[in-house]
Amino acid sequence: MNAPLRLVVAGASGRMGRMLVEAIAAADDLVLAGALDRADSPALGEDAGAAIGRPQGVAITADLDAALAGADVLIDFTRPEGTRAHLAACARHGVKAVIGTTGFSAAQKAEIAAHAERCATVLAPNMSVGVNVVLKLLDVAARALDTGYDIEVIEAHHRHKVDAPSGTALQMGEVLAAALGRRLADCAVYAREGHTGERDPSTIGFSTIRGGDIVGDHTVLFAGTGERIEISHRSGSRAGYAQGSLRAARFLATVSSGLYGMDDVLNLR
Ligand SMILES: NC(=O)C1=CN([C@@H]2O[C@H](COP(=O)(O)OP(=O)(O)OC[C@H]3O[C@@H](n4cnc5c(N)ncnc54)[C@H](OP(=O)(O)O)[C@@H]3O)[C@@H](O)[C@H]2O)C=CC1
Ligand SMILES: O=C(O)C1=N[C@H](C(=O)O)C[C@H](O)C1
Repeated sequence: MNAPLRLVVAGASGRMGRMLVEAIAAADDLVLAGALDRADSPALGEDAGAAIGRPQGVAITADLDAALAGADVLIDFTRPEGTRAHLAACARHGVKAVIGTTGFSAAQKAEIAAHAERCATVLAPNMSVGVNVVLKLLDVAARALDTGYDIEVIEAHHRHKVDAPSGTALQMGEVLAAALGRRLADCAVYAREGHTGERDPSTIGFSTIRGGDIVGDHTVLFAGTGERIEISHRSGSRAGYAQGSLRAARFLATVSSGLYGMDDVLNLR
């Protein structure tokens, strides 16, 4: 049997971090080698499993070099500025990375791509199998409904989410625009207010809802004349994101460099 993959979770006390610590503890082929949080986090020094009632013998730290020494893969669910610092440390230690964080600028995405040329990285705004299958369905639907259908992406998330539209909604927009031979930057409409004029049929609209504890809902509406098609995904828990992240970490064990998406991990290309 191979030695277990040594994983470090960044953002260990966050919503996704806690879910990942739990999922790693339940997997025979993985071990939690480190748990990172911000230098001012009240969770520093606590056992990474304390919040889920399953101590792991790994204390949460802000010391990137200590946490990453000897690790195989970092799993990052933090904020873009945190991810940048974590990747710099990954480069020093030759540690591969699974990045679930969203809200990157185009320049930050380019930095991640450059990093991945040396150190294999999976970057995906949504790790769930279901959403990644939906992305394939959207490609098929957009090609078939390329005229006469107005396309709107509607997403809903919990009140704590800080970026909008969600990374998933933006990736859906990219898939739809590519299928239609458009550039999302040229055709996206992110807000409407006041006298907007009639809808331009070449646009892709986005609507964002924030409230309560909604884990993550995404719907793409193709509105035609006399009919509407809706393709929806709803997450009822964060477990699917965690399991997808672990699949991405196992995938990284098979490659040495390059930037990958969940379509590579799930063999959906
Ligand atoms: N790809 C996917 O499948 C999914 C992606 N996400 C994305 O993952 C990210 C995290 O989501 P979620 O777990 O809900 O968020 P939380 O706010 O619950 O957790 C974020 C964690 O990262 C820490 N953190 C924040 N800023 C930094 C920083 N600059 N450096 C280091 N650590 C930092 C936080 O610490 P503190 O609390 O002290 O600020 C916290 O521990 C978001 O971008 C979200 O959109 C979420 C779910 C699924
Ligand atoms: O912040 C979240 O919670 C989520 N973020 C990701 C996104 O921005 O798409 C994935 C999922 O929808 C949950």
